Amino acid sequence: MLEKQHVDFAQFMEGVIRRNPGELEFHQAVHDVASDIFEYIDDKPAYHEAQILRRLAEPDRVISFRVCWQDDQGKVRVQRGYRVQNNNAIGPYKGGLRFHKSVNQSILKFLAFEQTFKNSLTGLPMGGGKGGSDFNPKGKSDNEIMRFCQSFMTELYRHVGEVTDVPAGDIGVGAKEIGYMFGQYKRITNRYVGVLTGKGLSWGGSLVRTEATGYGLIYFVENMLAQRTDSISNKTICVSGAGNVALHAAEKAITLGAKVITLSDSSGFVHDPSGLTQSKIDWLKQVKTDKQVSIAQYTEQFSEASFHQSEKPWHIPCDIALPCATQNEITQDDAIALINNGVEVVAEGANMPCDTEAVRLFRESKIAFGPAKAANAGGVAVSGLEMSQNSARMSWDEARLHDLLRDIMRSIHDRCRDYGQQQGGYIDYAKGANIAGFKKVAEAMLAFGIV
Ligand SMILES: NC(=O)C1=CN([C@@H]2O[C@H](COP(=O)(O)OP(=O)(O)OC[C@H]3O[C@@H](n4cnc5c(N)ncnc54)[C@H](OP(=O)(O)O)[C@@H]3O)[C@@H](O)[C@H]2O)C=CC1
Ligand SMILES: O=C(O)CCC(=O)C(=O)O
Repeated sequence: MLEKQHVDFAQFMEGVIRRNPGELEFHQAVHDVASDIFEYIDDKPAYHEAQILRRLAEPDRVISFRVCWQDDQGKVRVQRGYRVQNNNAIGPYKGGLRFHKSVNQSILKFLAFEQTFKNSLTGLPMGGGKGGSDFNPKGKSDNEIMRFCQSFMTELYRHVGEVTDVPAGDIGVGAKEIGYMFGQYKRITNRYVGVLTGKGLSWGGSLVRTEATGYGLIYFVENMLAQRTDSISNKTICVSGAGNVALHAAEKAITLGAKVITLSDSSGFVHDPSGLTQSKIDWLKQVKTDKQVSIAQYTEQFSEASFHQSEKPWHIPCDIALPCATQNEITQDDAIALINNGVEVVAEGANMPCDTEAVRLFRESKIAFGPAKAANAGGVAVSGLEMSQNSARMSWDEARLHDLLRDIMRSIHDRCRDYGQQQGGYIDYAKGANIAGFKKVAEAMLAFGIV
């Protein structure tokens, strides 16, 4: 039986690689989910007959388009825009837009695929999608960013809608960019609807959305630790990234009594052995809104810290590691360093920040490992709540939204635990998340027949 499974999985992956040549990130994401799902569906022939996994690994639609805009010197610039609509079996496509020079079809296909399972785990009715552009916001003026966002939405508007596909932010896309895109959608369509989430509070946004991914990550970690009759208080934490997810994760962690000693960006990392404080985080929130500023400036402001150019923080000893920057930032060597230094918990704030080898090492070493699709689902969960508020034409108060976020993260944790329970007591959260996320989407797909 094991041999049969192995052959089936290998054949499946050969097909994925053949049909999506060169899309390494997409191969990786499909591999990491399918390796758990093949085992789960081995005794469920209906899933095999209906080719559910094959269908999930073939996006419903990949839309790619030209985005022309004019820079401040009057020069015409040409970018490529995308929206990958992976699966809408359980609700409208939902997922962020990334503006970064590294964006390509493979990265957006992996993100849209992952988003499908993540959104399912939230328990809310949202399908999976992702989009973006190779537009690099660094060094661009506000006017240039506005012109780019307007041009991007001038094509995207025909593919999205409040019951069709609801994008939001991701790397390089925050409230400012969402504002420019929402304004352009409204201007073209003359409709005032919740077509985007992460909106400003005065024009349909939700309280707690800005903080939700980072705070949700810490709630997930708290649940993992409680499962081991432990708590986050007095833990030493290494965080990577210095953007929305990283800074809010650091903020919530220190509020709960942990010590956060690193942050990073694309220039390197800072090590602050005395630990971050709220005022240091507030300073960072201020300066990092300027996309040009390097994290190196932290050491000019706070002399107890050191800057390590072009390095990652993973060889600094810590109890908890929270990668919150980008994909594949923890490799095999980084994982070995973390394990040798006694890390207890690794939880992914970014999407797929640990590569396949690193995840394998964490699971083999019985490290509590929180996969992105579960651990960082708080952001999209509050986006789902923003959609509900927009539909009801209401705004909920902060306390209610914080409670809902905490409840959703606990419920995600518990489902991952239940499906990930291993002999000997280890909880394989990655496996649990893959199975629990898959099950709901697969049941809906089976109900719809062959479509
Ligand atoms: N925002 C959200 O609600 C959610 C985000 N995520 C994921 O979290 C991660 C971070 O997103 P978010 O905080 O929103 O993005 P931001 O744009 O706010 O911040 C991104 C941070 O990561 C750093 N970074 C980006 N690319 C690289 C790279 N190639 N190498 C090193 N550092 C890099 C940036 O450095 P620099 O400033 O130098 O560019 C910056 O510090 C992404 O993986 C995203 O998909 C997941 C769920 C929801
Ligand atoms: O809030 C959203 O819809 C986007 C969240 C997102 O892109 C993600 O979870 O990776």
